[in-house]
Amino acid sequence: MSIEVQISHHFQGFDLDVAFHAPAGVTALFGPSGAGKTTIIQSVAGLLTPDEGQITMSGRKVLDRAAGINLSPQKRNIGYVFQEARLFPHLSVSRNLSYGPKARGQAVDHGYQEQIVTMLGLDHLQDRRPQALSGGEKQRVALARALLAKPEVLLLDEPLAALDAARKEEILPYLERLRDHAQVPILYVSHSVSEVARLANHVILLRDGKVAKAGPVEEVFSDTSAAAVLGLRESGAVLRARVTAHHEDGLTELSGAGTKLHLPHVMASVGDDVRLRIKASDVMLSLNRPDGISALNVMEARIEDIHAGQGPGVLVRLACGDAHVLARITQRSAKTMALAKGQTVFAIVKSVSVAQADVGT
Ligand SMILES: Nc1ncnc2c1ncn2[C@@H]1O[C@H](COP(=O)(O)OP(=O)(O)OP(=O)(O)O)[C@@H](O)[C@H]1O
Repeated sequence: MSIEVQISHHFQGFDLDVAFHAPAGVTALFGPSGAGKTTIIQSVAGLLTPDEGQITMSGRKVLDRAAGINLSPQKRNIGYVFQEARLFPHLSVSRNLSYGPKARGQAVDHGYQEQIVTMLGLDHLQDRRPQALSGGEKQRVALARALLAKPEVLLLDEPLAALDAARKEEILPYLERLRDHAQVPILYVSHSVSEVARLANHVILLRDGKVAKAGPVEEVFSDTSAAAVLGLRESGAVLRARVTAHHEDGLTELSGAGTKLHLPHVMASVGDDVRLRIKASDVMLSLNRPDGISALNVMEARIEDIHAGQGPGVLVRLACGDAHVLARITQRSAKTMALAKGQTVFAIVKSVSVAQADVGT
């Protein structure tokens, strides 16, 4: 399943003009307030009719302005999860889940329901009413309810925005499972760089109603010019690594970025592949392989790009093995070190600077 979007729309003072493709998995729509994320989501859902364009879901045209096709929201078969779960307060979890199919006059597919309930860890919550659930649990029920309609596309509009950090952390592994097993394109709107880094397969960076950059998360997050949209403080690369050992001193050893990495305990088994986000501001550069330092991660790297902004900093894009890492250093250091494209340097990352929330599957 996949979705193709090519739409333009005019509001007074704002022009949206975007085209993108979203395959199964999570495609994040990311951009500052007013960039056009909601306008896109609403156009896909059929709640807003864009002035021009086409939207195709798994080969089925749900919108084609030139051909006069504009399917109603009901006919588009879309799952929509908002910031608030919007569950029926007087019904138990299991009745909230079976309500949709019953209201549509469909038989409840018990096998499928069980599969979804297990995937989202709802087995033990079936008899509870929504007021006895945490915010994260409510969102898991909302996700299950949306999936039970067997949607062709799932729209998640800031689904974690109303949750505190602990509840967010609790629900992220379920969203990772959903991403990897649901076989459905998920358009995910979020303002959180860490959430996008953790969940997205693809990222569409939006700015002023246009696509500023689009591609696989590793590519977009390691692009120095994308940092302005992501925010300099938050910018940093996403890379893949494989867990190779858990040590008794609490560190996990991984193989990635062309070397061995050590991080605080990673919740994954030996042999598992994980993704990590390393913030650009946590990376230090050295011209020589450092010796006698406390930082445990030293990656040999080739400079691919040096991007100066308006402030005193520069972003340096590095190739480390088959991964990319970004380093944010001062222009002064870049000048003193005479950094140049193609040069070999060593990127240094403290183990403890990579938070557990920045490591996912
Ligand atoms: N119904 C409307 N009438 C007029 N202008 C609108 C309407 N809806 C949105 N806009 C404008 O279109 C632009 C894009 O809005 P949109 O809500 O799509 O952005 P967004 O990226 O979702 O923002 P946010 O992150 O704040 O939700 C904004 O300038 C907004 O003011």
